[in-house]
Amino acid sequence: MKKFILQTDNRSQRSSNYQIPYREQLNTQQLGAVMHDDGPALVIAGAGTGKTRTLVYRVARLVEDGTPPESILLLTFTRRAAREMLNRATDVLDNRCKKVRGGTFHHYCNLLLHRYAEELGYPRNFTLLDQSDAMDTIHHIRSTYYHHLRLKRFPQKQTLSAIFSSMINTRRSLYEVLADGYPRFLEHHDAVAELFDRYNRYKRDNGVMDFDDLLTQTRVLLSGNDDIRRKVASQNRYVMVDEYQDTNNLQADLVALFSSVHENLMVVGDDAQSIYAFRGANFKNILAFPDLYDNCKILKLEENYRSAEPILKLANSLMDKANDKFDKNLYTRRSSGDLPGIVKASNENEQSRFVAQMLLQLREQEIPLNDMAVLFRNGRDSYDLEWELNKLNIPFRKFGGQKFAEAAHIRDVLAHLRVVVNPEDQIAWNRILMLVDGIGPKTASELVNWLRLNKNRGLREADVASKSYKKQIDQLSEALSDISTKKNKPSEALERIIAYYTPVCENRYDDHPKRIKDLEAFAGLSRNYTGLDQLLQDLTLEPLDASAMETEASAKDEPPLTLTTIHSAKGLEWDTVFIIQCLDGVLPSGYAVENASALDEELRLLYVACTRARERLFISYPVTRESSYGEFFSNPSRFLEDIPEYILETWKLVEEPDQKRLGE
Ligand SMILES: Nc1ncnc2c1ncn2[C@@H]1O[C@H](COP(=O)(O)OP(=O)(O)OP(=O)(O)O)[C@@H](O)[C@H]1O
Repeated sequence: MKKFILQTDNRSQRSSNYQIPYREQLNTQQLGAVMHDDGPALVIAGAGTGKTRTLVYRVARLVEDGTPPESILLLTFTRRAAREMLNRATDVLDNRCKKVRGGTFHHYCNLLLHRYAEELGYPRNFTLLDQSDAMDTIHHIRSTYYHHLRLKRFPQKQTLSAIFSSMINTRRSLYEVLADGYPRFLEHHDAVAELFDRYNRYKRDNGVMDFDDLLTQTRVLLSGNDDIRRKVASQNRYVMVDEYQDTNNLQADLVALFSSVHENLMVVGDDAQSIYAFRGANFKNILAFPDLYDNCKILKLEENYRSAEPILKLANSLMDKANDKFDKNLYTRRSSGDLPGIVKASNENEQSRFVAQMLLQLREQEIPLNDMAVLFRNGRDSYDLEWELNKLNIPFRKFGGQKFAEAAHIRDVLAHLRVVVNPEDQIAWNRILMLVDGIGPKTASELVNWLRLNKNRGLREADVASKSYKKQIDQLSEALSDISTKKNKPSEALERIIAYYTPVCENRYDDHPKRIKDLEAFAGLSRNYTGLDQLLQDLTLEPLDASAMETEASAKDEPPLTLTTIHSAKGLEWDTVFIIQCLDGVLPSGYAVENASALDEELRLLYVACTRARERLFISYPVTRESSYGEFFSNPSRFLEDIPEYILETWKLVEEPDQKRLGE
């Protein structure tokens, strides 16, 4: 018999002496995913099974095997997640991992579009509209052209923006979106379609894009231009996508385009943790992934390292109730631990007192406040608790409320910077002109128009000599030209604008001292930036949390407790977790109860919340609630209804006898 020896391709030849002892640091399933070589793979990972760890080690392993780090693309749900993963990869291997490209879909698309925008007829320095700017623009078009429809209940700007976003992210027609989610507006179908066209034209004419454009325009760019697609995709030798359960159809298309040359695509996710349907995420993407790629390998991570067994048992029994899911069997080797508790309080304040007092008790047992968290469905669910915590002087940070960059004073200042970066940004011009004393919508719009027609002249040359606001316009144009001509650092540019804006702020807002403090903190944060455009893009793509910012500015106390919406708790873990307001109508939300798939999503939300806890979990609800109509009775979440006592233990709150007598 003759023998023919096949040579192994160098790249796939594994290094036999890795720096990192993968076998010791990973379990068999994790190791399988880390060592997966070429071709598409789906990693179905249960909560707390080390999917982050697996991605970190896979990055390191690819680099150890000689893959150039800059040819690896890691797409994550937040930019912070990418940064943390790459820092960890750097810690386990070395500095080469710093060169791996990581970020969100929006960041990566933004990067590509700034390189290729001209191919699509946009300027390279196009401005990115944040959510509020996009709504202001829609509002402007709505009131200019559709004012006559106001008496016929024409959709408002928030609704219009949600409708447009849903069309784009779920790739459905306007008719389908209206029929499915907004049937009462079907009668306005044609006007809404026309408004959508006008909005798109407006953005194009003004060289601006909103968040959804970043994704759609990238798809247009890559699917319409084969040379560019090939160039971009050949740079991506390995593509990895975290939290794949929260991608939408458009993102699924983009992933395919990004990896279309090498097809080394690994997506990681947990179908049971898909909680972003309201943003167009389609958890069926993850279920359908193996159908899209013939040779797709399916790998599962099922050993949970995070939670004590009783917590996991509760999480599994919640997931048993879901309709659509991959079969997974989450297990842990940690058999001890307290049963999770279900705490019934007579009203919201009793619930808050329970949480606050339990927190203090656990703190006495050496569990630091910052290793505990209170989770809830909506930002407003924690108001009563916040009051109680303040009373007891317990420091906390809250995530999931208003974002820093969405506050009016921050947006005012940002608008000034935006016109420096892109002098054609009419929305920003309009905002800053309206801040000038004596200028109303009509004059602002005339001046914006003048600026558009006289591109080479500038505000200083506008004919305002006889106007009461001339002095302020002079100050404004001086501030703007100082920044554009002196090419200051972003922090200096901000300080210059803050100096101009401070009297405006004092004039407009009663609480100006707090706002000015915010602005100073903002200038401090911007010191890490070297370019204004980068600062603006980052703030638009990943706005800071307002309250996180406040505590950062004033944190001298012990590291604080975390209050967070469940959505913002994604990927995080704490020793002790409290889930409050676990009521029917809140979790599941009242809007979801009529719809089976929306109800499943709410169930997944509760699952995500429970699986954040390592050692202790308390779920609480008040039996009565206050509303503007008075007190009413409420029921615990239906998801907890038939969970047996040996999985979820009932806790009863009893007042201390003395206290009771005092209250009588
Ligand atoms: N092989 C392992 N050995 C020891 N600890 C591990 C291992 N894998 C993961 N862990 C630990 O388990 C915990 C959960 O890991 P990780 O955060 O990576 O999970 P995850 O799957 O990303 O979680 P989730 O999706 O629920 O947010 C972490 O504290 C991590 O250090």
